[in-house]
Amino acid sequence: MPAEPAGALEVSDLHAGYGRTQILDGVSFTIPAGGRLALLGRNGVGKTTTLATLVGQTTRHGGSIRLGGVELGGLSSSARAAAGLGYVPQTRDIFKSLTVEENLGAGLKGRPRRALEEAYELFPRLGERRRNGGGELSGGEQQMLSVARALLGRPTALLLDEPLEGLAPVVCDTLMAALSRLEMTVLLVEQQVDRALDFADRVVFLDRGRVVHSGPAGTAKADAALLERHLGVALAK
Ligand SMILES: Nc1ncnc2c1ncn2[C@@H]1O[C@H](COP(=O)(O)OP(=O)(O)OP(=O)(O)O)[C@@H](O)[C@H]1O
Repeated sequence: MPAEPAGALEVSDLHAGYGRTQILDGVSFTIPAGGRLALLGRNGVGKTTTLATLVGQTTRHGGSIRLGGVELGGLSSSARAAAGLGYVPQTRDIFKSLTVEENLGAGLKGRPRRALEEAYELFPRLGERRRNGGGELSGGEQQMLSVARALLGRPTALLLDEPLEGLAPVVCDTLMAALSRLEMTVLLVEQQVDRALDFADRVVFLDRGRVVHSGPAGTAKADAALLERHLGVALAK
């Protein structure tokens, strides 16, 4: 039996990239079960590659990925999902030709159809649009659908890649409020640094495929010099 609680995510000395090209150069971080980590950094430093590596969509050259004490590194993407890893990619991979309800059905993974109500409780807007095609949804609704579908698989850890991209501020508020109600481990990549740091309890900054800082999110948010150094931005006060 694994000694770690379900949802504890331990990433250790991860080296990975695309084919022979190495992008991640020894990335390590730990998220305790139920913890929330923001993974931040400038464009192109390897944030998306980190998430893609955790779900098995890149070439891993070395290092380990443990979820609830179980090593995922050698498993297929679908086996990692079955082990509890949920993933909402930047591309919002919904089926545009299927209805909202059909899209959600694809996330049930054998659970009874009544479980769909969980999605409609989290995002009432999806309930109102359950008969609409995925391609008819606004950007915000598509993102809600993508998140809701991942959650229906009952992951113990959820990986979110820039969920707020392209969304109006009021839609960002709705989505972040829903995410804040989740009780699971969350790894969040997000360009809206202030929102990410408000959501997370800890933060890791990446630069050129390496972890260059990790610490409490609240401390980072108050440290303008740190943010400037690792992101090249100063948060508006
Ligand atoms: N499919 C791919 N094949 C080869 N190289 C890739 C591929 N995807 C990304 N890269 C390269 O990997 C590096 C890291 O990219 P990645 O998308 O992980 O960065 P990121 O930190 O998520 O950036 P952004 O904030 O712009 O999304 C970049 O140099 C990028 O060009």
